[in-house]
Amino acid sequence: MAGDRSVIPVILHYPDAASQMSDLAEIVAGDLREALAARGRATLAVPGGTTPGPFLTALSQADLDWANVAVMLTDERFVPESSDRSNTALLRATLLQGPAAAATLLPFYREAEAPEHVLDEIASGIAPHLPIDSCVLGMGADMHTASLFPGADRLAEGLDAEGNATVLPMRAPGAPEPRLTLTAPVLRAARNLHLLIKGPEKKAALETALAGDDWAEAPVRAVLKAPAPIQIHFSD
Ligand SMILES: O=C(O)[C@H](O)[C@@H](O)[C@H](O)[C@H](O)COP(=O)(O)O
Repeated sequence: MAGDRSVIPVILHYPDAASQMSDLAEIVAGDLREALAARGRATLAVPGGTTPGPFLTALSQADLDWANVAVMLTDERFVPESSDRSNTALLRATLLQGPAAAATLLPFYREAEAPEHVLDEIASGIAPHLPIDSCVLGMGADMHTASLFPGADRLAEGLDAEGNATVLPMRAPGAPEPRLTLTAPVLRAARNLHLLIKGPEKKAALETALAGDDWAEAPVRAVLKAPAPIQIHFSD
């Protein structure tokens, strides 16, 4: 996909992971305050995985009207909360603590045989809270973001800029279990977009992603040139 080359991402390089995580928490809290001031409510989307824990913990302490904030994941592994791979469990242990415990968590998992069986329920829970006011994304070294993986079975649908789906099931060679993911149009419509990455492998992946236009090869490209320019938060 080409056509939006003029949009320039903002790259913020932090001296260490501690300042990266705490500064991002302040920036995201600012996004949410702005939304609360403008509309009385705010929607936050955050990633799971191994990187965002300290950011989520820092954000949980922000002084804001959490009772009017809806929180969702950008994507979830299709596993129950008892699994150590559950992103929902990560959110409960990090973000949904202290002041932020007053926020409303929008479910991204329901017990069922397959994600297809609970898709409509999850999508209707999310719909009233779109667009997202502040969306933080992670990225894999394979240049996936959310669960938009290169080679995933429904990637074309997930990347379809004109598509109506907000959430889709996704199965991919790089993902050990089925996933549910927000789609590219939902991510791209976020009022504020952030990408949180650490380390040389992801730096190299980001450089590759920034150098090309094919979304299917590097799905993170769908958000690198979104209408609201993404902020990329990087530390070594
Ligand atoms: O559930 C997940 O795995 C994600 O939300 C995913 O998109 C993640 O952000 C990247 O895979 C980076 O993961 P790490 O932070 O573990 O490297």
